[in-house]
Amino acid sequence: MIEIRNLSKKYGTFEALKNISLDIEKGTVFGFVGPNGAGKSTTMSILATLALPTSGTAKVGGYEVTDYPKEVRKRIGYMPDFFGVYDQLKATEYLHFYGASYGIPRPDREKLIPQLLDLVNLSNKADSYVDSLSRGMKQRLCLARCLVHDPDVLILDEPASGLDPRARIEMREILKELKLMGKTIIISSHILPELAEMVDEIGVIEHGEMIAQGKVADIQNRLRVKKVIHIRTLDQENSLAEKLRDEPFVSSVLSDNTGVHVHYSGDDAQQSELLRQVISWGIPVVSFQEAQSNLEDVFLEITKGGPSA
Ligand SMILES: Nc1ncnc2c1ncn2[C@@H]1O[C@H](COP(=O)(O)OP(=O)(O)OP(=O)(O)O)[C@@H](O)[C@H]1O
Repeated sequence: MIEIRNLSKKYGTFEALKNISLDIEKGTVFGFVGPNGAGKSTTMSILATLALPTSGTAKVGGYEVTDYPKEVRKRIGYMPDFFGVYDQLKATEYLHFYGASYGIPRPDREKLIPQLLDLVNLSNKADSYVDSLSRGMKQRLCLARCLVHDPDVLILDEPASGLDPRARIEMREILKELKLMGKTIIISSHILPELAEMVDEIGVIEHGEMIAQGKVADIQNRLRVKKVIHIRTLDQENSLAEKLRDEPFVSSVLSDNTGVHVHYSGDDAQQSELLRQVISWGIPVVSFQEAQSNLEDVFLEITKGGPSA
């Protein structure tokens, strides 16, 4: 659905994007992550046909963004990181305005707008003025605005920025629904855990370069980001910790009153072998569990740190 090849963008002599390539399949939720100034917004605005690349190509649904901008616009809903809302309008009027801009006839809009407001949990604000809405509500209204023409692709630039935890959860739930509807979603953030639960794949960009791309688990494996395995036993933590230190792929072992924490770089097959080994030592295992994968660890491992120039 999205195909980017050797895309570069210069602002004067400054290279904001350096030869990036990227493929996103239909129905994928793709998390675009990188520190401030890495080039996420630049990439997204090129995809949204609002900025021109210096070289390279970007296609949405098979249409090249510079050659067929109108075709691309029909297929995308774009939510920029800074958006203006028209303060003098009520939520419903705001959506009518955008719906009319896309040429949707009024009778169709009358049916569509209540459905959109329902989707973004704003039905009770239909007649409220836009400027009376909270930041989270405005963000959700903007998302509804992106959906008026039922686009296949959603390009969302930091949709959860500045939201409190509850508002973020609401945004996340809406995105899950959109994924179920078959939308292809590209969503940026510099806060990785924010994306953890909703993305299928990530691309990590730093200083205008794509430095890692793929399924979160694959990237973790490829970069050999160590897992932490937590093991509880019937009071044999100390002897277990002692034995584990000599096992392959174990880099460190900590033991405390909650159990044994093993920093481990083996793959799944090797991990299952480790469990078999522990049981063969006659240690009564109560639980053997991988600590939840942490996108933050991946991010710190692959970016060198610090904001881009
Ligand atoms: N119109 C412009 N003129 C000159 N430089 C620009 C322009 N727009 C962006 N840049 C520069 O290009 C680089 C990439 O910016 P971009 O906004 O794409 O980053 P980003 O990853 O979206 O960052 P953030 O998370 O802070 O939004 C930055 O160094 C920025 O200062």
